[in-house]
Amino acid sequence: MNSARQLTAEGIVFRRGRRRVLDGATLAFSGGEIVSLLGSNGAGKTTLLRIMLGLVAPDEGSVKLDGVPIAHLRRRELARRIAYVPQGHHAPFPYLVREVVALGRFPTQGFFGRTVSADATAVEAILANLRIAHLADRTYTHLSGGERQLVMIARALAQDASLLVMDEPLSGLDYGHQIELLRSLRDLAAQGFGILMTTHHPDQALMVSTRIATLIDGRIDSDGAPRDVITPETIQRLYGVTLAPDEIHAQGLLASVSPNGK
Ligand SMILES: Nc1ncnc2c1ncn2[C@@H]1O[C@H](COP(=O)(O)OP(=O)(O)OP(=O)(O)O)[C@@H](O)[C@H]1O
Repeated sequence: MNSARQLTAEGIVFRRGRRRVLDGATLAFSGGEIVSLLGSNGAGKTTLLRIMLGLVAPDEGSVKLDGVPIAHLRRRELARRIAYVPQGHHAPFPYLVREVVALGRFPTQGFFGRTVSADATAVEAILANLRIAHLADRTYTHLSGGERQLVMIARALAQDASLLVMDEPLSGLDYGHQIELLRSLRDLAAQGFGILMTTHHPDQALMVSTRIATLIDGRIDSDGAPRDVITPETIQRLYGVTLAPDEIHAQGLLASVSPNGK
């Protein structure tokens, strides 16, 4: 694993026409952390992730990797340090799963490349780490959406990057696979990986995150300990819905409600 420790976005402004999609957003994450970014549809979560990955240039603000502006880093250098799991990936060719994951090894190869067997060993280890070794010889395009999601995470890990940026990694997964993936993310954070992910599920963010940030009106509205951030008030601010007490309970959010019954 490469040793990048912290990715920081500061004062990010991103305009589209006359609209400020992002209006001074500041967000950071480090190795060992799982930071969940919550926001309503169209709030600008994907845009902020893509800016933090250097895929889109902000109109204002800066993104730094361990204090170095990412604009100063080569794309390959960046790919060795930060891996991206985008939303819904469609492979154009029917590669085997082990081949798709091996594609992630590309940024780690030196001028003469590394041996094929070293890469094969690394791929096997990553598949085992994510408990999907049984998919290795399946055709990627024949997998379910959830299985593909896990393969995309494996490909990101194959980059050897220590910071992982994931856009709605839980979407399309059934409940069992969601829980398994959340556990895998926790294992990865315990191994020192830093994870920034977007999600539309405050309950899942609460289950796995070390920190939760909310994006409202182009800014980070709150950023802190999960149980401090996920409150009925935050849900109201984020999504414009007021949860009834039994709904709060059903969502597993009860622990975040203060004793005075707020
Ligand atoms: N390249 C672009 N051109 C025009 N508008 C854009 C562009 N990129 C993003 N936007 C707009 O910026 C806003 C934020 O989009 P973004 O995909 O970042 O939101 P999101 O929070 O990830 O949404 P969702 O939860 O629905 O995936 C949207 O209104 C979108 O239409």
